[in-house]
Amino acid sequence: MVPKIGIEDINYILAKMCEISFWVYFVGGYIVYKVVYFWNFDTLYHIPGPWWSVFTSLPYQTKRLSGDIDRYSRYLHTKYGTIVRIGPQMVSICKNQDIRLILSSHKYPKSRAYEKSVTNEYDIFSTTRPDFNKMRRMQLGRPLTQTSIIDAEELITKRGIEQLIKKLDQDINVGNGYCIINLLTLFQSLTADIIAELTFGETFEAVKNGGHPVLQWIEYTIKVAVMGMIFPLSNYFPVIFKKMKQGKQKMMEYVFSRVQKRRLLSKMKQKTHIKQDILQSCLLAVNRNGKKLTESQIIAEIMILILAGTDTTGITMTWLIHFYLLYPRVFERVVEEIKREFPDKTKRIGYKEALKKLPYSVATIKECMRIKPAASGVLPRDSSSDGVRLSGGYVPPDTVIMLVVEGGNYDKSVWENPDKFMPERFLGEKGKLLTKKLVTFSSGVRSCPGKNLVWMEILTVIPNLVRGYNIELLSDSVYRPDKIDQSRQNEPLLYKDYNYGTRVIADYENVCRVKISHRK
Ligand code: HEM
Repeated sequence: MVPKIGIEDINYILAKMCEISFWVYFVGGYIVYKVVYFWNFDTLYHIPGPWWSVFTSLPYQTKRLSGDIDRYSRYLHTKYGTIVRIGPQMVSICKNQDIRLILSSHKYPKSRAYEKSVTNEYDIFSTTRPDFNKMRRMQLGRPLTQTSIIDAEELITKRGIEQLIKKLDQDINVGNGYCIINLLTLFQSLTADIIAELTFGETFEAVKNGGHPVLQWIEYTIKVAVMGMIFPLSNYFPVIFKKMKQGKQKMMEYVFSRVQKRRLLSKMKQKTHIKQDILQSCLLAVNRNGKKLTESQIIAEIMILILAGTDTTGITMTWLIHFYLLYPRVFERVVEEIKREFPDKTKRIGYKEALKKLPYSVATIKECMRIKPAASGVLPRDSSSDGVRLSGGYVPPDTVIMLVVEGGNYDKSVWENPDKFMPERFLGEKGKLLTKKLVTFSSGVRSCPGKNLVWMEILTVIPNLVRGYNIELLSDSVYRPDKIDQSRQNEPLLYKDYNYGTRVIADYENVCRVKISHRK
């Protein structure tokens, strides 16, 4: 029997056909529009890139969301050259010289995606406005200058290496001669304790207690900020990245409570108990309009300093020890240099002496920062209303330029055999340290103001740690000197990592564990 077709069925079929034709016309029309636009008006038509980049940057942004942007950028630049189109108004660049040119002046500001990316305020890091940034760098930069950091060495040592030694000695005693520790947790605890001391004059006691919830809040806050930059819609829907947003909320509440506590102390006129720390600098700072910073501006700035100052340095120290354990000859040379220059174990090695007497060790730190820059991924900038002429070609006005940090540190025109871990590249004649063109801390006008603190922390921790303790791989360690990575020219296989603003080490709970005992 032939089924009967009623008027409703005909209406339904007609409606469906209309709907399909609408989409066919819509998509077809869009493609025709794009093709016509591409041939006639597209300012980036001359820049090579994947086909989809004419229409969208979605595949690129998806790679950023997945944390895989370093590997993906490397693939794109190997395939298409030093400037690659990655979206209708977006390019990626990887040449050291080009990256430093863009970073050198306020002419090429941070792209709009940065704005209010961490809290709902403009702050030193997320502002795109040069005048505001200069003002904040003046107000907050003072406690981070070389002189201030050298003045704070005693405090940094007390909260840093001294706590670390206490903790290791205790654990080694309990463990009958050795202990197993997680390097990343230990170093992040240490940097968190130091930044808390410099910021509020307090400590999280994270080293002593083997961690603190703040470490998780920091990780979540950085991740959710980066996700919001890549995928701004996520900021309007509380359910998206809910767990991370909760971590950020806790972080903000914590900072708020510290600011309140300090205000209370000031009101109670207990001025003698108030330290001249970073929080105090924020409370005393005055904006251009002559007014003090609002509560939310202060919270925003303190949040930035804690976020920027904890993960990055902890991650760098973890990678450094990872390199030492994978390159035993380098490690032997480091230990030999430290023991030779500082034989008296009862005297703590200080920052200035370490910098002066340990050129090889310093070179290993620089090489670690080159290969694995802790604030990783890409730095988005605007090409300005004039556009910019780069060594690889011209980038037209109003284009977002993604600067690949790793690209700048691996550029073959600056670094010979970039995949190889070769600390010697930072040593000149008679072992003198060379200044080279690292972009690990960015460079130019928006470069990292925390650099002095980073070097103070690393140079007071690593030489003392390495002189006093044996650090060994566990017998079941996944990463070993003889486990080779063919994609790195047969160099040892390194930790797998992801980029979410900072370089997150995959499976760090397991892979960062090492055995520590006293060095005889
Ligand atoms: C190894 C450790 C560190 C690395 C590799 C690092 C790297 C960087 C990089 C690449 C930038 C530029 C980011 C961008 O343009 O998007 C930056 C900015 C910044 N860093 Fe660091 N950083 C480190 C540690 C610190 C520390 C310890 C602090 C402070 C306590 C700090 C405070 C800042 C601030 C406030 C900015 C924003 C500056 C501005 O935009 O004017 N950083 N850092």
